[in-house]
Amino acid sequence: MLEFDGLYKTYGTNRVLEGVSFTVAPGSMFGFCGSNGAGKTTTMRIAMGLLRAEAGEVRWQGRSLDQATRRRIGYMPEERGLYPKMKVGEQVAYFARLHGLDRAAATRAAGEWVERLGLGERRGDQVEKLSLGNQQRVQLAAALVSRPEVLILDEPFSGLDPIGVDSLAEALLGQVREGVPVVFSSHQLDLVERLCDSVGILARGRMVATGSVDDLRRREAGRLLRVVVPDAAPQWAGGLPGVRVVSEQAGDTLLELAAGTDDQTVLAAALRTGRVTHFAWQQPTLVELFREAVAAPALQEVAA
Ligand SMILES: Nc1ncnc2c1ncn2[C@@H]1O[C@H](COP(=O)(O)OP(=O)(O)OP(=O)(O)O)[C@@H](O)[C@H]1O
Repeated sequence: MLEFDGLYKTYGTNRVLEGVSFTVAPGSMFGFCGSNGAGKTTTMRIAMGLLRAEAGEVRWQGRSLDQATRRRIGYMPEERGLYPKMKVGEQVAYFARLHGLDRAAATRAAGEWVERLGLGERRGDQVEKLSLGNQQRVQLAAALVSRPEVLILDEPFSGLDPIGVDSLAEALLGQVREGVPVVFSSHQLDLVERLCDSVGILARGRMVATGSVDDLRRREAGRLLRVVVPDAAPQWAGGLPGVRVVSEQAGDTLLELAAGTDDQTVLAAALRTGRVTHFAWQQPTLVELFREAVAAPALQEVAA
């Protein structure tokens, strides 16, 4: 297990992390979400020993991370750390050597990852000549080339075109299949929803929601009801007790029901206003869950 356990971090008077805890199982992908400035980069930097937490620790296989263990972690920093004048192949091989591979193994592994990430034709080009998205791929190759035991990636998908997203996703899923725990931060919640076994949402210095997307959905299940009554009178649901109108457009209404509100009462009211063509619970998207979790003051923990 990769365990982030009770991390606290303050910058001056700004309390950024107030007991951040989550775990990532081997062979699983964890999507680390949170608003701008929530503290995701800070958390990852603490894991990599680039920042010191005031309290808490990060463990891999039960042991607190030290510099030797960190050499076995593939890390993609937010600020990207490439040498602009180096050639792509050399750059990736350089990172492999930093992680302890000998020259021949480093060259071989670099060639393989450059190819797998679609950079084969750019192998001999200087890094600075590459587009931002391609530099991102080089950075990822640098994180993967030493066959890391753990991957910690800070916004690896930002700036990639759809082909780049697919090749990165495929590479990460390949790592997961080999048993590597992968943590990545992202604002692209559709990707997180598609790729991750579990997600964590960071807000107000804590993880306000953790679990699989399905777990999080189940928490919210039975709350959002979509009712379509094409000829409905405007605001037909407005006065119903325990019902909040989330949106209403041309007879297509999204309602949030308070706990204990009977959906059949809502159905009866809908039938009174016209012919009901759709009446179903709505599955919240990760974006909706995110909005809810970031807005809600209460701590919402779901077992992973
Ligand atoms: N070196 C620093 N000195 C002072 N404050 C900092 C420093 N680094 C980060 N912060 C503050 O810590 C908070 C968390 O920043 P962090 O970069 O960890 O957030 P993030 O979740 O990664 O954000 P984003 O999604 O925008 O990348 C922010 O309020 C930021 O301004």
